Amino acid sequence: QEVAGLILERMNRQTDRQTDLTFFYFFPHTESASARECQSFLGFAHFLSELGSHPSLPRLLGVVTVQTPLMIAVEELEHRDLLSFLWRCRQDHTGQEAPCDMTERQIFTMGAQIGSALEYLHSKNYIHGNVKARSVLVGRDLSVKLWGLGPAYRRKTSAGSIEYVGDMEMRKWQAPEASARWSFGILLYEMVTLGGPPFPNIIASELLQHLQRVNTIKRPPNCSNTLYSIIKSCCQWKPMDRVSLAELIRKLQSKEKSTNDQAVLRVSEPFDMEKYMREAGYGESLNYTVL
Ligand SMILES: Nc1ncnc2c1ncn2[C@@H]1O[C@H](COP(=O)(O)OP(=O)(O)OP(=O)(O)O)[C@@H](O)[C@H]1O
Repeated sequence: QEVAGLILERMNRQTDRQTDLTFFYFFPHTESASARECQSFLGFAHFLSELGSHPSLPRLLGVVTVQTPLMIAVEELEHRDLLSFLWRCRQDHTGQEAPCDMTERQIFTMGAQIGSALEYLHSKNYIHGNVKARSVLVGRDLSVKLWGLGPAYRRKTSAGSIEYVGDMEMRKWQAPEASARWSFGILLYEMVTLGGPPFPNIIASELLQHLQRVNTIKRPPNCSNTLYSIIKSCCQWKPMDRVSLAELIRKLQSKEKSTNDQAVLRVSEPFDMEKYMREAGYGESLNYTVL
């Protein structure tokens, strides 16, 4: 904490910028970290620095490479990841006040911001490959930024391989072939269901067969025709039938302007973490903590 404070002070002096909200990634996390892991941490830091800046990507503030613990400092987004934010937006969240009343218009706004971050990454020849609510961070003003860049970095270092398609954790977010537009549809689905798991009644290993039969994702009860048709345009079975990213951003921006809904999205079912993990198809090894 102390070292981080000093680094922050120095960074602010060097960059002539006052940053009070900073999120630090430290390395090593354990005593037994290997040289290879260290290289990978530094490689990731380098990858972030090469990405350049975009309004919908968290700002890289600095990297400490000369002494351990190594550190990557990025701008902190107050509401943290979108998935736990959505859960907190549910009315039945006991005790604390919900951080926001989510409306469909908010989904269009957030969706357009994430779309533009993805478009920026594509313009730099990076494939994100990890689009989901957990990879999105929410700021104080409810603007969102795309994070979860680990797979994009690993893809880059493994020469464009699509090794993550088979990853158990991501099965319900990924199309049979890796496709940002598909996962984008699932991200919109997560937003409208306030963090519900995609395909809740289908087990991950049977998803492919299910999609071959029904071809698309089921409409959530509180989803409007407009939003559902956008979700479906992303989640078409055949990749060539899916909306292009540019068209998707255009649609989201236009709906954002034309929607004046004030209707707050509600989900009647109380949130149950165990049920979520099971229905989302996460392996038991994953330990997801909501702060
Ligand atoms: N810049 C940030 N500002 C605020 N919160 C952050 C920031 N970066 C990460 N977090 C929070 O810390 C958590 C862990 O971050 P991390 O980047 O390690 O993701 P992760 O859970 O390991 O991602 P994944 O497992 O999907 O790759 C996030 O889920 C998010 O809530």
